[in-house]
Amino acid sequence: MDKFLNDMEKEKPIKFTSVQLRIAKNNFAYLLGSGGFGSVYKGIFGNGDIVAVKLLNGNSDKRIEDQFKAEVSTIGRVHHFNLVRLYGFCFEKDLRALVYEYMVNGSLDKYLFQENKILGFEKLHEIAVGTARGIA
Ligand SMILES: Nc1ncnc2c1ncn2[C@@H]1O[C@H](COP(=O)(O)OP(=O)(O)OP(=O)(O)O)[C@@H](O)[C@H]1O
Repeated sequence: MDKFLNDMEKEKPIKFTSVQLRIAKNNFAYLLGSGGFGSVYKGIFGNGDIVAVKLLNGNSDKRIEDQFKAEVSTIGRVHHFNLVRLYGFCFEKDLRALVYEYMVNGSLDKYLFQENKILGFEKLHEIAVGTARGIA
């Protein structure tokens, strides 16, 4: 794991300390949402940068470690307008976290799967093409 983290650090994502993240996230006060791997909090760094910090559940869980590696080694190295940026990570004993660009409008699935389907064909087409460009 140490070698992996050192290699990844050279690829640009920043290696944050738990202290830096606790300050940025105001001690995890603003919850944005939760997913299968943990809870996501809004944080603001001293320079004004706003981030979304995903705290990974189950520190010693192999599944979490695999998810962490997959995320850092893929979107941590890819910069594309249609892909959320992974600014960095924290991999300390008491805190495993991923630090993302903050998306002011939240998750796309909120719009895709809403009850009153207000997205028309044109917009859905635009989203499909944009997604394909992002993952191509
Ligand atoms: N970069 C971000 N900016 C703003 N809000 C975010 C960001 N990432 C996640 N969120 C919020 O946190 C919620 C949970 O995100 P998360 O990625 O953990 O869940 P998910 O999309 O269901 O993924 P998973 O497949 O890992 O369960 C999202 O629905 C969204 O509201």
